[in-house]
Order: sequence, then structure tokens, then C-alpha cells
Amino acid sequence: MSGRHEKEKGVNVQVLLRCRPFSEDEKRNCAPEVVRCREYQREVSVSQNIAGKQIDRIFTFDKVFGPTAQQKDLYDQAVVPIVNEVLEGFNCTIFAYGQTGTGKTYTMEGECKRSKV
Ligand SMILES: Nc1ncnc2c1ncn2[C@@H]1O[C@H](COP(=O)(O)OP(=O)(O)OP(=O)(O)O)[C@@H](O)[C@H]1O
Repeated sequence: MSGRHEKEKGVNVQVLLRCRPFSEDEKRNCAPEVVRCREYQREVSVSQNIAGKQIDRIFTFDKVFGPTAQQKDLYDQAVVPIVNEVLEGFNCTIFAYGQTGTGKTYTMEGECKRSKV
């Protein structure tokens, strides 16, 4: 199991961004892609068109997970280091924050697969 990078140790709060893929509804309705992830640069660009004016903003995070990221990627890269710190005796918290429908529950709990009885 890998620990956190040396330079990340001692940093008490980290903010990670995960952008979920389009839902079937969003694809069907040709929803515009407002958020673009640049995982390697650890940034997202957000594009808005307000009154015909294109406004792009860039936001930087400690880590960015784009729409193709899997649960295991998040677990391995973001959760395992925290679990290791808990095992070393530190108190740690992970919480998900975001607009409704953006994937907080999915990220924290995974897909809910009900078995047929
Ligand atoms: N990374 C993902 N890959 C595939 N589907 C996803 C992903 N993230 C979220 N979804 C799907 O998007 C929908 C909304 O996700 P979810 O319920 O986790 O959002 P939420 O942020 O917890 O919403 P709320 O705040 O309303 O509870 C669900 O149908 C979920 O299965």
C-alpha cells in the first residue's frame, strides 16, 4: 500500500474534485459540457455563456478525477492514504460536498446493486 507523497504529508486539508459522466438523460438532451477536467494539471475549466459572452474560469484542486475515473481509482489514490493514517492512530474525515445529483452518494457508497430474491 502506498502512503501519501512526502510533500502532501503535513497538509491537513485536501480538496479533490470528481466530475461524473453524463447521465443517459443528459446525453439524450445533448446537455452542454460545462465542466472540463484536466487531470494531469489538477484543474477544471468551467465555461459559461452569459448574454452571449463566453466566460471561462479555471479552478485548481489537490487532485482531479474526470468522468472516466472508477471507484477503485478514487479509493486507491484518495482513500487508502487516509485509511493508513487512521491505522497509524490519526483522526481523519472524508466528506463529499456538491450540488444535488453530482455523485456524492455514488462516490462514497458505490453503485447500489439490489440482488433479486
Ligand atoms: N461516477 C459516476 N459514474 C456513473 N454514474 C454516476 C457517477 N456518479 C454519479 N452517478 C449517477 O448519477 C446519479 C446522481 O448521483 P448521486 O445520487 O450519487 O448524487 P448526489 O450528489 O448524492 O445527489 P443528492 O445530493 O441529490 O443526494 C445517480 O444515478 C448515480 O448513479
